[in-house]
Amino acid sequence: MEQLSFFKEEGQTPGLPVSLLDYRAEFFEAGEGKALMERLIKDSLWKQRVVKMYDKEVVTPRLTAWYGDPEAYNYTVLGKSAPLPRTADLLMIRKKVELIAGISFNSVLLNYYRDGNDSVAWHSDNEKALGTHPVIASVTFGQVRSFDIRNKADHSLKYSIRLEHGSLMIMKGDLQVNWNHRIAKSTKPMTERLNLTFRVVI
Ligand SMILES: O=C(O)CCC(=O)C(=O)O
Ligand SMILES: [Fe+2]
Repeated sequence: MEQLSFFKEEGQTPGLPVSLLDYRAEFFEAGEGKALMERLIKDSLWKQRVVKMYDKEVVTPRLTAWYGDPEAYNYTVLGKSAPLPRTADLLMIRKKVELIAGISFNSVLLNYYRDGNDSVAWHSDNEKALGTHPVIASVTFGQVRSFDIRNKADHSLKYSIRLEHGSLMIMKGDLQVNWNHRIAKSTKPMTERLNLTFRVVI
């Protein structure tokens, strides 16, 4: 069972480690972000994946879509499915993100959280195909949700960051090595949220 968020609901945890996360509010202007969110939700080929957990088949509590260059095929976490060709919106967002991140991304995973019941459980993006210390750029549109991070070895070391509409967060350093992250379910009424994580699949 996934827990509800045990962090403070409002504000960022003070002292977020800058070596792990680079957060920029209002990376996209609110109106442009809203238009992009609406188009991307309408245009993307959404799938609800089934994963095996403790021998049981579980449907992921969110919708996903996978876009990128054909060589990103190697991304096993998505069942080695070939990424779809990116749309003009995805290419435009990628270009803007790459100027800040300073690297080129060959793929993007879209997560669509329909309401507060949708979530992603504790995990790290540490698949072989992402390399050892991946830089992953995360763009958020829509409902503000808490992004929790927790040290793998010491669960009392934890932070929470509110990912706001139009924000950019770059995950880097040893975030995927020594930390897990999640978007917890919420009991508060929540509207839809779209998250894009730009990745380099090698
Ligand atoms: O929705 C988010 O902000 C995070 C998504 C995530 O962690 C992932 O797709 O690996
Ligand atoms: Fe992740």
